[in-house]
Amino acid sequence: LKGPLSVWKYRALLPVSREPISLKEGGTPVYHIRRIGEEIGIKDAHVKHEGMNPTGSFKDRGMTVGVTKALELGMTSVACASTGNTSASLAVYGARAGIPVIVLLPQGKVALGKIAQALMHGAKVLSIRGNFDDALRLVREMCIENGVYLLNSINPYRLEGQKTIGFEIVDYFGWEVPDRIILPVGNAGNITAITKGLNEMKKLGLIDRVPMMTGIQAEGSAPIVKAIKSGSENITVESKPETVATAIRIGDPVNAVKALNAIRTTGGTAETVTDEEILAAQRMLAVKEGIGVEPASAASVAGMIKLRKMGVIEKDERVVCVTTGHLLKDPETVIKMCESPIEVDATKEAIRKVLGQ
Ligand SMILES: Cc1ncc(COP(=O)(O)O)c(/C=C/C(=O)C(=O)O)c1O
Repeated sequence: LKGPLSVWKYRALLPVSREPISLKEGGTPVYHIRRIGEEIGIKDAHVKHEGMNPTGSFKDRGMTVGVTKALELGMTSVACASTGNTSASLAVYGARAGIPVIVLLPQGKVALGKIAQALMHGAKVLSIRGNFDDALRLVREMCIENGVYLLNSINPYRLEGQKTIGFEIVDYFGWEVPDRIILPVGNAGNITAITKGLNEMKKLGLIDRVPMMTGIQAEGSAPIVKAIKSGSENITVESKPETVATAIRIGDPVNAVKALNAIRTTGGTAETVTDEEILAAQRMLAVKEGIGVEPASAASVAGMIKLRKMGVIEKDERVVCVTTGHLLKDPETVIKMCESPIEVDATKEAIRKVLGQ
């Protein structure tokens, strides 16, 4: 075997025939979050940490397949709109493939680490005077007019790569598949993709049921949750989505209909959490479990805590929270939220004084 297996371990279930553009993405760890579980009364709570991918988010799974497909189709350049992680991942996989990358970001609303990745890996980075939804509308028109391959999650090959999260969860838990999978929802590609992967595992007879798919959104940016709660077939677009979790600050999710279907057909649900609850969960994961995630990712754990309190999640449920991005993606939010380092003189006395020794 050429090194650790990646998403391409599942090659037989991926619609690509040429040699993959791969950075050994996938194969992310599942961590039992014992302390948090005890605190909220769920003994079988786990985190699948997608921040451990090559660019620090689950997007790498979609991009390894999407960029490989671009080459297979003879495309010569790729583009996306992004709240940050998609652009970071596309920049990396485009560089790996040796083709030019164009990314459109909503001005002033993208975490520092993600911009650093897109810039350093050589993408043409445009800062749009508007929000993500404006950027997505523009990049879709641009790709059609200029023959550039669009790699937002409207592109089905992105979802094909990301469905491997479902495959890995089945590989890890086997027949005793989790009762519930909780994840943050923005453009709603990931919840759609994971559900597809789990349905394929069921069709192959590897599991006899699909976990309840549970989507979490920020209170200020929750079109999917509102549609689930009102029972409607479609979402109402939010024109001014706002949340500290900038990765999921999306008012017009392109995969809305598929996501509503994924939640309803699996007996799942959708719930909102406040920015405060998101930041508290981010801190709790870091301090109590040693797991560092960016704010949007922590929404899944904040959602688990809230749904447990509401009695929606039973105490003996096996729950997996997908944490979608690494802490380092958004250092500014962390610095803002944490106390500053304590300044001391360079003497042992000064340090002893501060440490109260
Ligand atoms: C850390 C993190 N957590 C969750 C989501 C939501 O996933 P989807 O519901 O599949 O969109 C995103 C999405 C980011 C982008 O949409 C983008 O990068 O353009 C993310 O970066």
